[in-house]
Amino acid sequence: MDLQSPRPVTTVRRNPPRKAKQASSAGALSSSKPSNAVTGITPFPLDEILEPEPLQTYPLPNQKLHKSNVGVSNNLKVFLRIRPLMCPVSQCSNVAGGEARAPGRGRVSKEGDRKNMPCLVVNSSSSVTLNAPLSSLESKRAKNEVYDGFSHVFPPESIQEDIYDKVMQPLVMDFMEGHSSLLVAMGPTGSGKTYTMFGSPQQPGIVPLALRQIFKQTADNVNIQASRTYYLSIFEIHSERGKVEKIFDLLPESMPHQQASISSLKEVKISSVADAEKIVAHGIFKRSTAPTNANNQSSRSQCIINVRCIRKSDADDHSCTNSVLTIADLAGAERERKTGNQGARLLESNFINNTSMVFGQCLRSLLEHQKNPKKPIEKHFKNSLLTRHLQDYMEGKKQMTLILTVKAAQEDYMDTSFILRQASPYMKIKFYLQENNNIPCQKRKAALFITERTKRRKANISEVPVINGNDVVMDATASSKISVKDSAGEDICKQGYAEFHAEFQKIKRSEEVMRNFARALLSTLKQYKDKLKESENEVQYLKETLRKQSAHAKEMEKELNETRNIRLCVSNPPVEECAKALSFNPGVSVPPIPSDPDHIQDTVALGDENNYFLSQSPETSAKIEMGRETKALDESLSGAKTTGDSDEFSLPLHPRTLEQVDMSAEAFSSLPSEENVELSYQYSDENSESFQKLTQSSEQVGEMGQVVMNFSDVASLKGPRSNATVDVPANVHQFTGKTANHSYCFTRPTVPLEREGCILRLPGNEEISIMQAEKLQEQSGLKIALNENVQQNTASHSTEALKSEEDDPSLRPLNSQRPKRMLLPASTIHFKDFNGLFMDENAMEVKRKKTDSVKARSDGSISLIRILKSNLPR
Ligand SMILES: Nc1ncnc2c1ncn2[C@@H]1O[C@H](COP(=O)(O)OP(=O)(O)OP(=O)(O)O)[C@@H](O)[C@H]1O
Repeated sequence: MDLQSPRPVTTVRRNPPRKAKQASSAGALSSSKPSNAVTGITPFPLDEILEPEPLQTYPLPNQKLHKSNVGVSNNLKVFLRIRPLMCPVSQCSNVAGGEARAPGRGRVSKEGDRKNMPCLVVNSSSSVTLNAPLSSLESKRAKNEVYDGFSHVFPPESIQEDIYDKVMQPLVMDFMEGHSSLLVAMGPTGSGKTYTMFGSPQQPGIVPLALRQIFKQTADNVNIQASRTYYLSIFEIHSERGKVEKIFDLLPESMPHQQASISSLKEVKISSVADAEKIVAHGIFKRSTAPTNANNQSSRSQCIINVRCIRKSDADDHSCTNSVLTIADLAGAERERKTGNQGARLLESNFINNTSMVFGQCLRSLLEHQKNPKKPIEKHFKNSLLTRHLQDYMEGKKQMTLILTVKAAQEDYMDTSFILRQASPYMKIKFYLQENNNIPCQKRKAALFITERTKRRKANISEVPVINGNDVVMDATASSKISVKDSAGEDICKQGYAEFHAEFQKIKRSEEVMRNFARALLSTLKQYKDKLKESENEVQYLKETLRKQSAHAKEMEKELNETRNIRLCVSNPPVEECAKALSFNPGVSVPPIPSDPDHIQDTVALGDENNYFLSQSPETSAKIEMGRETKALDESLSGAKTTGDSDEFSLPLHPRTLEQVDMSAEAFSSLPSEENVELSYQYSDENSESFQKLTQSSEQVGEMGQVVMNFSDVASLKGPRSNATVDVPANVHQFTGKTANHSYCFTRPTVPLEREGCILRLPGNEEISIMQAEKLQEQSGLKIALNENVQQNTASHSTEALKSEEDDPSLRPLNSQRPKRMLLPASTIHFKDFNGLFMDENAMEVKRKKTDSVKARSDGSISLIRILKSNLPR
């Protein structure tokens, strides 16, 4: 295959650079708030609640904190160092920030050199591209991958000082400030972990360079020199033949062990760089190594170096702080095929890989826990001595840095890919740097101290720490009592104080969160309560309005029903009424009444043809009976007025008579019984010329013909309403009444009269139909008036009407319920004003001559004429 041919570009991006977040989680919450959120209520301040003022750290009396890191959450730093290739091609490989050199270029021409072709290309100081071998690409078993987000990528040309400056120096600074830190070198076997950590005499690695800086800083400052003591421990965790793993101390046996921090681990005090380097060199020498196919001097154990600094307080000789700088050189992951290990070496290989796996599991669990705090951190650290020793780091309590070492040759593609894939997610792990002065042995002492203090507290010893504002102040007397100095000069009391202080800060923060939450909840609830009140008031108002509306609607409905009843009565009058009316009213027909109920009250049209007799008698002075009280209407009627044509409207004119209207029913029933009723009614009368006030015109005789009626208020009575019965003249058409709170209107049903079939019985027992009378009147041009002796044959008409009603259902009233009004018998109509039939004979003669086609008179009409003639005044 042609090496020059371009590779297929299939690149997978891992850990792409993070983009700035547009909005915080709280912002996202608020933006996704429901659309039906109540207006006027502020969104719940989740961000404020969850992010109270940043956790404050309270420096110990003599402790200066590294302000740049303390209290700030830092991502786990992951550095990548690419070991140079041994072949000359490595000399030509790209450098940081430079262009990736196309594989196959340069002096590679032989098939044997292909394995040394670089598979890793540096894109930038934080990104690399891992190119899969051509065979894998072609078979689509692998893709080119871009790994991004490294704290720094060290190209093959990088020297030890570069690594130290970027990787180790910040940790050393933190260490000198009193913070514990861990640096772990990870990578496949032979990738240069040990070289990076320890280097060579010519190229010293991170450990010697760190020791030099520590002692240099100490030597430069007299105060530091006087107050600090350094201890060094170096040991390896090894598993012989893959069995139980053990800790082997790598300190020189000749040196006196100063302190046993944990069982089987010893420390030696170091006071100079030379001492320290000698111990480290001895440890490296003692470390178990073995040649493999991948590395001539392959490490077979995990090597750990601890440098501990004890710093005495400036103010108090008995107090001190601890910080530990830990450097771990892990044994490289090995693949059996590559190392060619067998037997014991293979078992060691399994142990090494297992430890690397547990280490990875711990970090993954930590990462998952940080992504989802509900997910607990798995206790993977218990599965190996290494992770158990580094438990605080595995749980994210202390600061840690990783340096990955890889080989960039094609043949190392699998190892490189494995370590990059494994370690690249670790970049997302966060560490929250806190004051850190407790190593495991101190913890135990602090625990002892706390137990002891609890016992003493139970014994009522006044040593309870006093919470003063944001700080914790120990009772001075109590402090002096419990200040116990251990053999190494550590002040256990101070350690306990630090422990307690850290706990106190935690509790304080959660308390602050809860307080914020309660405050926000209260405020939101108040807002909702106000809104609820407003809504309730609104509902109340609407209910009230609805109630009024429904009452009004009921009233309207009642009025409508009444109006309908009236209409029905008009269209289907009771037979008795017809009969009664016919007995005195021979020529009235009722015109249709407008369907609009409003109109019914105001206007009723009267047909042009309506001819009727008008009678007016003294009895038309109506009486209004209200309970026991009876009042003559005459007084009230005296105020009646005629308004001429201005308010004119037409009404069917009925003979004036007394009618009783039961006021307790109908329109008055809805009135409060005890309420005073001011009653007034309207009446109608004939044309203005003949109209007289009722009280004054009792002797007047109305004229026949079309009448334009006027109305006005004629009565106004006040009194309690109780079984009110009103006797009113028949021409009173409408009652209106009002009380303090109500007004009402009662319209009298009009009485339809029919002409057909009505027979008038004349004096001398002669009968004449209305039609005949009309015709006679029309032909003769005489005005006809009936006197009171005129009787009618109502029986026959009533029988006929009843029969017709039975036969024809349409004639029956639609509402079976009759209106509660009582008409007096027709006999009460006063015909005494009708003195007889007046016939103008001359006019009749003229008329007879003019109309040749006049029909022959019937016997009835002849006899009527005879009677009339006999009655003519002499
Ligand atoms: N950056 C480098 N420059 C020059 N030589 C290096 C570099 N890195 C590693 N080497 C050399 O590579 C060889 C293997 O390195 P080293 O022993 O440090 O690998 P390792 O990762 O520790 O392997 P193991 O895990 O098997 O112990 C050593 O001879 C070392 O000198």
